Amino acid sequence: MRLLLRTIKPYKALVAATLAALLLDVAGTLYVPTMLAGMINQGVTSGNTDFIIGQGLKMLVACCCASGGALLGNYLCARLASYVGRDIRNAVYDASLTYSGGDFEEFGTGSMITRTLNDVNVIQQTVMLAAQAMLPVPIICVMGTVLSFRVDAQMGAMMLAVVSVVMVFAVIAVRRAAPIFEKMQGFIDRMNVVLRENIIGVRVIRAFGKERHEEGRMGRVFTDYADAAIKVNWIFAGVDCFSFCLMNIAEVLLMWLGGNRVGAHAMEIGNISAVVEYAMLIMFYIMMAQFVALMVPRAIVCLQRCAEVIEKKPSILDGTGSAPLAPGSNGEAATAGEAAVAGEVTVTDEDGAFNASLSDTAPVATFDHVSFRFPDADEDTLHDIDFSCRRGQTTAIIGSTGSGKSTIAKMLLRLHDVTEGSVRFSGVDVRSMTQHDLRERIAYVPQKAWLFSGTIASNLRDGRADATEAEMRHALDVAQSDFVWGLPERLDAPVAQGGTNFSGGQRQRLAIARALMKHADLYIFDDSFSALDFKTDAALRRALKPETRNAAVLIIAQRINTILHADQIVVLKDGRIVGKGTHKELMEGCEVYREIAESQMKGGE
Ligand SMILES: Nc1ncnc2c1ncn2[C@@H]1O[C@H](COP(=O)(O)OP(=O)(O)OP(=O)(O)O)[C@@H](O)[C@H]1O
Repeated sequence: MRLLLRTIKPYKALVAATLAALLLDVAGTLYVPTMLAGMINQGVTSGNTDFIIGQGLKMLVACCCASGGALLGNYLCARLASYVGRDIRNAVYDASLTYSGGDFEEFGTGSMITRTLNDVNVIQQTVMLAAQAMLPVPIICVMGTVLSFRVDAQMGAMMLAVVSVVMVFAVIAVRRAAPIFEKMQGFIDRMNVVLRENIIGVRVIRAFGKERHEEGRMGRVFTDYADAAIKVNWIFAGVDCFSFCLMNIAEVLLMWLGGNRVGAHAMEIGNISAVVEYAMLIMFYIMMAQFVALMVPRAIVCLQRCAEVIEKKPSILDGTGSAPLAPGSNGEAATAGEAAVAGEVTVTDEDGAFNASLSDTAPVATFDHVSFRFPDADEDTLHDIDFSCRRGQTTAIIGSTGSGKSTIAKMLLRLHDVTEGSVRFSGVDVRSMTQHDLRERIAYVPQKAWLFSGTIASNLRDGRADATEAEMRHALDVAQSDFVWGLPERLDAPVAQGGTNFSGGQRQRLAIARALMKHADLYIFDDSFSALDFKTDAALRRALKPETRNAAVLIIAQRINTILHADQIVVLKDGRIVGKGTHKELMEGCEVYREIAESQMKGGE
């Protein structure tokens, strides 16, 4: 609830205007039966046509005011609800952007989507309906009851009794439905997870003939949700039936009592219609509020779920420092001519002041005795990792599956923080830099080349927003993406979500071109050449050399061919470095490396 109040706070004026409009609606609605009673009592019984017309006109004005109030109130409610929905959705999304990989996994992708879309929708709808249907209820109950007592105390008492029964019934129904609604939100999470898995993994499901099994899994999830929804609908239907039944009973009772009172000359005949109208109005509003009240527990659950995301403290927080800049780095155009290719280069900080002096082989990224453990793991994934990626040099990491290669890349990007030791960027601990500053200076090609829906050009501009066409062409040429020139739309060729309309190798090359758009201090290629044939792999690495000579390059690979000429090769086994050196040195002194090399050269496993 704190989240809702916090979100509504900036819209105080809108809330006040909404309340005023709804009040006008209620006042107009309640005024009509009072005038009707007067019309019958004084006009109809005495045949005073002028009075009847006068009252009729007043009733028309009251109706117009009530309708205007209702119209304006509903419009303002919808506006308020959409602002609340928008602000909570933005807050959830903004919070999720600050999360590390581990933070995100705590919720899971399916749940994050449900929270951002479905949960916020439920909150938005409930805010709108609650403002429309629940806010007027206390006003109409109090005013209606007071007016009924003013007409006739006995009639007022009977109306109060009937209204009390309806209210008690409404509270019972809401309390029974609330836990079912809570469960339903969990079922929506599960449906999201299973659906995502089925849609993304549809080819695997077909390839393994698992359609029946998956159908069963989906069926169970859908059935759970449907069962819960049916239970809630039963309650709704019961509430509906009972409330209408009560309304009719109330009308009969009030008519009966009113008739007796009129017969006993204790009350005028027009007052019967006024009290019946008040009772009907009150019960109608309670019924409407009751349906909305059934949604409130669900909305509260949704609010809690959104608040969990918004209020979660990210495990990776920004530092305040920044690492020294090298000429041509951090967004400045770095041409081969600009690059200092030999000896010492002087680096300056953002104010242009002298900062440090880095040689062309100065470490850009350093792992200083780093150990790392995933939050949910029992043991370290990386143990005592110690190496540097130097400017102007290519460092390669090789190792068996699961040895921790990608984890090293993610630690450089600060998607995870070290458990022990430190990762330094240009000599500065990455924990004391802002994440934005750090990532601005790294170009990363992930293991799974992911492209965004749009065009080839829009994807390349993700690397650098102001890239010219010539720069994009150059990056594509370096990345050996000649296939782009064979497409009818060339740079404007459409890209499907994830880049699924391109082959694995094409996707990898486009992802490499996107990374090259950025003039970075460190280029990380995480198994980014694996889908390329040997010839393209070699041509690409040759073309990359002059592009990256003012930067450090880190290549993670499974194929020896890809890393053969690296200045330094780091061999990983079970998260530990078991060898470090050039290909030649490792062939002589590192058994693990030799085994990998020999198995690939023989074409073995
Ligand atoms: N989010 C995670 N939570 C827990 N353990 C993880 C997580 N991600 C990876 N691991 C574990 O960390 C280890 C290293 O994973 P990593 O992806 O770095 O290996 P890799 O060497 O890049 O493997 P591959 O060559 O298959 O890509 C693996 O044993 C993996 O199971």
